[in-house]
Amino acid sequence: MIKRFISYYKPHLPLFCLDMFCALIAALCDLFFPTITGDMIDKYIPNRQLNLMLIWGAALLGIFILKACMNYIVQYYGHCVGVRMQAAMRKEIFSHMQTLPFSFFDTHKTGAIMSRIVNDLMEISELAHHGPENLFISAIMFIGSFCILITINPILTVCIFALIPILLLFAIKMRKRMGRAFKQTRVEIAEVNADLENSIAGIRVAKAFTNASHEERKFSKSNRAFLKAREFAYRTMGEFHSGMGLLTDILNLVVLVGGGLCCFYGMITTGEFFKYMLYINLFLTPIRRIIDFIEQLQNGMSGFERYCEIMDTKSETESPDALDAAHLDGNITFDDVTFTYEEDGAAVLSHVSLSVPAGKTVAFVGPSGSGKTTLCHLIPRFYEIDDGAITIDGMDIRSLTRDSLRRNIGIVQQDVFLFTGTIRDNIAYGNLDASEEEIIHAAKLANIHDFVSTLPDGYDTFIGERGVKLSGGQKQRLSIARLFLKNPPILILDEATSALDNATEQMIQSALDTLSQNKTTLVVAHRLSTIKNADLIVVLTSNGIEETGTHEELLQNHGLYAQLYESQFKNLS
Ligand SMILES: Nc1ncnc2c1ncn2[C@@H]1O[C@H](COP(=O)(O)OP(=O)(O)OP(=O)(O)O)[C@@H](O)[C@H]1O
Repeated sequence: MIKRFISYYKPHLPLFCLDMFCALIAALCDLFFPTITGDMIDKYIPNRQLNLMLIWGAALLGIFILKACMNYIVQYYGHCVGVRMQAAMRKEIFSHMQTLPFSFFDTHKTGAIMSRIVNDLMEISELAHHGPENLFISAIMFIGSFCILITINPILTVCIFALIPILLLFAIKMRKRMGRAFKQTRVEIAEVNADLENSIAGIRVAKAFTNASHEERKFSKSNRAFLKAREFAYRTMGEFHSGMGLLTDILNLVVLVGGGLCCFYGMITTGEFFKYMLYINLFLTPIRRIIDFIEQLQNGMSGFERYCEIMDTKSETESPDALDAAHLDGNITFDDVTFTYEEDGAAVLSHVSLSVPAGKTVAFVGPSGSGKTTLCHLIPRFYEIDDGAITIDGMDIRSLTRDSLRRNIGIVQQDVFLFTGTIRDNIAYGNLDASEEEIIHAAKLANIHDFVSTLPDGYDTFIGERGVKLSGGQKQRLSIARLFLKNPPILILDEATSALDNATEQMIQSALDTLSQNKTTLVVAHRLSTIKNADLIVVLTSNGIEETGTHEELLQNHGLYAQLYESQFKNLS
């Protein structure tokens, strides 16, 4: 894991080296002050050497200014390395997410994913910057002060260093405990974010059901769990800090008493005693820095582990010799297709065989949950089939690149997703290079242009988050307009008109009729009146395809379709 983490420094190596170099100089600057102080007490003051006092004073001022400059570079460029690594990782994880299969998003909560991308990467950035710097400066100060301390009084220095393993043992033991505690806080904050995202996205439903207090209870559960995890993590941190504090204080005490005794018996001068005390503090600084480093390491590494979990999730793989299908005619065949959503789960589609000729309209009807939507989602390879084959124009869809396959397919769903932005942005999503005229033409074909013209800001109207400022029918027509721009040869209309009133339905139906001209169209419908003119109607049940035929043929069959049609007709009359 550490090796993998280090590899992210590579592109920022020059800046990182500058940061480390400046940190080294800043650390070395600190080593002068105790020596000069000792010399002042032992030599310059007793010998009344005013000149040397002033010279060394001026030299110290120079050293302090140099240290300030070095610290500025460390603070500024060091943090730059951290945030640049963070930005690169964020870009990488975002790009990787675009390649993850639908099943990943079916099983992971949006808020939890966002938590990984935002919170975890922030901690990683802190570790990336402060971690190596703390470790490096500590090493320099540790070695530097040790070398000086040993020249002042070797016996006392060896005694003090003998206490270091106790400090290290304590730190390592506590580190593991803190690591587990901080990892748990990451898991819990991801839950808080997931609950937040869910509640905010569903705020209208919550209000409609007057379930605000239920939402609060739900949220406070994850909030409490996070609080508990955080409190436990702080407890381990408190134990660690106070334990380390006590041990370093004891170390100070040993130096004070031991050094005082050495001074008392004339083994060292008063100036050397002062110098020794100051160097011991310099020597304790790296220990404090290492404590900070351990904390950053816990936070950063638990974040990095979670980052790697997503990065290691397998992307949608493409066969190396996959073809780029520039334009498909749209002859679709299902050949003995079996599909299951989850491993060891029940098959949603079992041994389904079906042929859809290019340019024809095929409608799928049947009971809820029989797999109509699933069947349509297999064509653009949103999910991979377990058995059998789906071909388009005689080519197995697995032999085509997903991008080229999906470029040839357009989907209109009942539950339209629009992006936060303007009407123009959302229509242009169908073809990012479309001109203004093409956008307006698509809007006219989708029967939405007249409505847009009545708006004060026209195509620049901001439609709110997910198009919240538009009606269901307007959203639907916008989604159709973007398909006019995309103009794919294969269309999937998944209950596109089922939730609309008659007038809107007619407006959308006429737009869809125009859109589906000369295209292979697969329609999933509950209202059978909308699919009477389909070239083929497929009745799907949980047992597979129950019957196929035209509207008239199926009515004459007196099978499931006829029953469904009669029941809907009775309900209407
Ligand atoms: N992403 C998913 N993960 C797991 N199971 C799923 C998923 N999507 C659908 N299912 C299951 O697959 C079955 C078929 O669902 P599908 O949406 O294809 O049915 P449908 O015929 O389109 O239903 P409806 O007419 O109600 O829209 C259902 O039992 C459903 O619970």
